Amino acid sequence: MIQVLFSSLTKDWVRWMTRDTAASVRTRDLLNPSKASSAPADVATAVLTEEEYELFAELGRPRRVEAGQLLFRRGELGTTMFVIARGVVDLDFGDDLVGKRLGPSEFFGELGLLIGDHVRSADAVAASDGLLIELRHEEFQRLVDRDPGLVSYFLRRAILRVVLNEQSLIRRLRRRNEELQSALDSLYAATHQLNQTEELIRTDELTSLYNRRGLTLHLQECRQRTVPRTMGLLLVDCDRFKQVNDDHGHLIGDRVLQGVANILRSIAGPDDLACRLGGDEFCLLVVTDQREELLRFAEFIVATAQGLMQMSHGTPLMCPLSVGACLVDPDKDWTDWYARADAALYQAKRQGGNRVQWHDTELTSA
Ligand SMILES: Nc1nc2c(ncn2[C@@H]2O[C@H](COP(=O)(O)OP(=O)(O)OP(=O)(O)O)[C@@H](O)[C@H]2O)c(=O)[nH]1
Repeated sequence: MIQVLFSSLTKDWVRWMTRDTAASVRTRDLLNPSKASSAPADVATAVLTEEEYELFAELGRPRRVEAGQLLFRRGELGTTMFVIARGVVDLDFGDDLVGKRLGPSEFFGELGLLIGDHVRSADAVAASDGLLIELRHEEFQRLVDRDPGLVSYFLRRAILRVVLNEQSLIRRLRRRNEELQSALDSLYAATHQLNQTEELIRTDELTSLYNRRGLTLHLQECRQRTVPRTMGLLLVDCDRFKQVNDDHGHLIGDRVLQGVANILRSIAGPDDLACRLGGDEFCLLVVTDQREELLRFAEFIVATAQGLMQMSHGTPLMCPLSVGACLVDPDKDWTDWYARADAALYQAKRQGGNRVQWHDTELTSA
């Protein structure tokens, strides 16, 4: 419809720009706007020129409004536009979009009139008592008949204003998009940092195995699983490790501890957990219900340590290891598991170390 109007009206455009408007009917005395302007209107604003105002006021329907009165709601279909003669009207576009306050000679709702059954994009509420000029299709048709040049100019501005509003909305959305993207990036970075921090809290600094806190958290997570898994525990302790420190210094001692960690890491499956409990004491929790499998793991640890010791020339790469081994009862807690493995480890040490001891019930009751 706008295009049809344009094609029929553009001829009148230039004529209108130079015409004499003295013949316009002066209903302005009745409606008395304070802002109507005879200067060429700024396309970005919704202010009518003086000539437009006079014609709209003559052909439109005056409508009194009271402060707080709702003129239309966002989402409603509208077919009329309004010009403010007196008072102010607030437009609320919802969400966090900036609202607008319009005053005398400003118009709103024009898309309802021009497109017909257009969905209102804002709530329009009278912010004060006032007087509006309402234009429906019939009145607008009369406007076109009366002064097509003026209507053409008005339409051109109305369309430009819609385009400008749309462009500014696109710019705002782009900005918002960028803000959201950067907020998302910060969130990713914070999450990454948090994960790293959590990882650090769980990790032993020297060996990068789990530390005691990591073990506790792991056990808590295991308990939250609906189906508890049968596990075996290997408690691993260096034999005469103090001697390594005393004879070769603390740094060499550190390297030996890292070597023990590497052995445990090399045999731990994805569901197993290798941990440095503290000092020269380690453990390996293995998901298994097979004593033989657990014993194979334990023997491998001891044998690998022996192999590394034989490869050492002068500076030790490793020291002998003792291992206490047991299957653990998923219904009991860490203290019980540790007590059983520790009893076995104690026996291994008593027998001279460098060996594996399986936990027998008598060991704990003894
Ligand atoms: N290099 C080094 N030494 C540590 C570290 N943590 C603890 N130690 C030392 O490890 C040694 C452990 O000594 P003990 O508990 O007597 O153990 P051990 O000498 O292996 O004696 P047994 O277990 O009875 O064979 C102590 O001398 C601690 O100072 C560490 O992070 N690095």
